[in-house]
Amino acid sequence: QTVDNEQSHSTSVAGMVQLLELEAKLIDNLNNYADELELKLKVVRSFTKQMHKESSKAMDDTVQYLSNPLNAFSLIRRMHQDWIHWQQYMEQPVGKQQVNYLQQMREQLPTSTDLEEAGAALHRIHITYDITISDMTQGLLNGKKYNVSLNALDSYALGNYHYDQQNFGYASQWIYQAINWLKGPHKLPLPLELDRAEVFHIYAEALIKMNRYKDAVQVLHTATTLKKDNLKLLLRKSEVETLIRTEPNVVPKALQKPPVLAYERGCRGQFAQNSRLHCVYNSTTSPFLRLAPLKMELIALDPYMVIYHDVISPSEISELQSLAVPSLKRATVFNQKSGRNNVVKTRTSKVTWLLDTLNQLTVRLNKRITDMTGFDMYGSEMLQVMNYGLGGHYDKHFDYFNSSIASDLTRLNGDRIATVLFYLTDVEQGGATVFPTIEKAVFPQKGAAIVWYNLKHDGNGDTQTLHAACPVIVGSKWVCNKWIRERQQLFRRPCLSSNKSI
Ligand SMILES: O=C(O)CCC(=O)C(=O)O
Ligand SMILES: [Fe+2]
Repeated sequence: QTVDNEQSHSTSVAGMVQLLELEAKLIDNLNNYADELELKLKVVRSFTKQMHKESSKAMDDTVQYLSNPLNAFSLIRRMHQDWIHWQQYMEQPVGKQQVNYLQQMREQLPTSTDLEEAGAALHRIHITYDITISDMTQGLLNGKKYNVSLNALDSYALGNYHYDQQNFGYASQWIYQAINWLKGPHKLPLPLELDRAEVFHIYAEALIKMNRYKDAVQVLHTATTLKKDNLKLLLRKSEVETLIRTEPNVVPKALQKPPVLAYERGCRGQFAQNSRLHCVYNSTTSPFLRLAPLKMELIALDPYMVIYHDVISPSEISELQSLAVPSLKRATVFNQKSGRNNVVKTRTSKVTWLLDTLNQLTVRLNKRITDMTGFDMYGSEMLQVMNYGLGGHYDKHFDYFNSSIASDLTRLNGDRIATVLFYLTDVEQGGATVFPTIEKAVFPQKGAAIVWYNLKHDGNGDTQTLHAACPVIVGSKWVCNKWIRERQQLFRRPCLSSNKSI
């Protein structure tokens, strides 16, 4: 459970920029530490070099050296005074300041919750797009090769994440990747080194959970050669050998692959393509459009859904982003049971709300939404600007509430009759908005917006509007949406039947 003061680092790319900046400072700090070490090293080396010379001169003929009163005096003095100073110098801590700085910055570093969320996000990408773990490790994402790869520490952390989640199949695959990396040419810096026997041990434990006893014995055998005479490992090995004898018919658990969901097919771009036959210039939704028609593409009639192309300009987009960045917060979802907004795993992004009257831009955008939809914005929700992060997504949901427990706003202004979703960015890979029931998927195109009706003519929620934001694979996805409320539209879209009262 994410608590309020958690920063949820991974849930927005814009938010993670701060982490990179902090990392740059930490690298500088460690470099300063190295400078301090170097300084001390220089002081010591120059002295030992000089003394080496003196001492070898003396050793050539010790008696002659000591016969000189100056040498004799100097030796006595040095031996009495100098070595104590050297001891004191050696005892002085190096880089105290840098150590303190690092200590101070620790509270700004990602927490174990952040790491868990990041692990869950990578897993979401793996499952939704069916990318193999080995491809992921090598930076091959959805058929595209990136110049990035995961090292043993990354893979091992993911293995441990899945182990904690009791997903032993995935745990074993990730730890296998870590072991593979360790066999290769790269090395980890000394303080980060992994205890190899321990890595093999956890790998074996994951295999045991998968009933792969024979494989586990081999892995444990390797572990015992790495840590000789380790009782724990030897004991575990003999326990598994006993298991093989006592349970000879145990079948290894297969890695189960659940059936592919409609939602996943949509995310992968496997729904039938929308035919481009339905592109028109809309000049009728509002009087304004007669002067400035918008490029409109029909996606579906039931529920009614259209895309407008080039409906928000690049400069408007960058202004929206600048307005949003300072106040982005982890997005929440309204809980119909408790009547409260909660942080949930099913919606990972950061969001901010912009008052309709904030500035000229927000006023203009709200007018434009009226032009696009014919709806009156009075009583609707504020513009919402969102940025997704690592594997950022919004699981299947309806935008309408349709529930007995309603927020004050819903009681006053009615349900969400329509949604307008502006795409402020392209997304390099992933991040589509999918409607699995009607098998429609819309991939983000910078400057476009989709509009759909959430409610049927009788005012009840249309279950066909079920939709989701697919996990982003590569990119920083920005959207801006407007949830339009029902009450003010009384004369613009009258209810056809009166079985729902608002
Ligand atoms: O970001 C998307 O593609 C969809 C967002 C969405 O469904 C929502 O915010 O309600
Ligand atoms: Fe939605």
